[in-house]
Amino acid sequence: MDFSTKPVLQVTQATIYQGDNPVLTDINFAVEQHEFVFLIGRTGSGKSSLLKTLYADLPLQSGLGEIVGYSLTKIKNSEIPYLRRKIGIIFQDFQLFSDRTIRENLSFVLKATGWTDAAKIKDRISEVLIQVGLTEALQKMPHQLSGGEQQRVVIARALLNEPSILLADEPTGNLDPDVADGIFKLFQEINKKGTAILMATHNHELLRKFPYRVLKCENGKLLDSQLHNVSFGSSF
Ligand SMILES: Nc1ncnc2c1ncn2[C@@H]1O[C@H](COP(=O)(O)OP(=O)(O)OP(=O)(O)O)[C@@H](O)[C@H]1O
Repeated sequence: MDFSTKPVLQVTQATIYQGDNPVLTDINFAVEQHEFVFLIGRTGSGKSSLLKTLYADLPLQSGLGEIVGYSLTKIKNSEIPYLRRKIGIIFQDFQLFSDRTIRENLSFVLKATGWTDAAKIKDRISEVLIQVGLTEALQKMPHQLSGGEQQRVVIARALLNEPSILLADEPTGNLDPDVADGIFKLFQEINKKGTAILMATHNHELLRKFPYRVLKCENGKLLDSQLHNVSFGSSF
């Protein structure tokens, strides 16, 4: 993990596009290694488009962006898998392989990202399952786990390669409030250990309870609670 003082993510005068359509224009922000940042905005305001640009699923066509040491304007297609090893990506839909055990789901990712030593693979899988509190899940199939447990496996999978930042798109969206609370606490623990977190959410409760920095997509701009008075009333 990188504990240097350089921001883990820096975006300068960037415009985020979906095809030819600008979704967010002239956005500027940086995220430091220790930070936990909420990303909010009404449906269709550009949260997912911004996150997709940050993990190079959408090209950065205008402005500058640097994340975990990679330039989003200069990155080559062949480098994108390496970028994604240093970023943990978590979506609302769990996207585990339904026909493989939890161990197989996790070892698949490690092998696909260059791990070859069977003992090290076994150890790393144990470590991440301990971290998310799911040691007993190793041999289970995804359908044998609850929604909250499956989301914990997804978080474990995102942690496998010790990312510098987690990008999470509505990670608690499909979960009961109690279960969502547990998942949120897990994100806080991960953050306390030194991983930056940028989390898109519609969850008002979280925003009220936890006074983390907020980035808000609004009218094609990105407002930053460090610089602006950002409202998160009932209509975001
Ligand atoms: N694959 C796509 N192709 C073209 N336009 C898209 C695509 N995905 C999203 N858009 C458009 O880009 C804009 C921003 O959408 P985006 O999904 O980033 O919003 P969001 O804030 O994440 O919304 P939500 O809260 O509903 O997830 C919307 O106008 C949307 O219609």
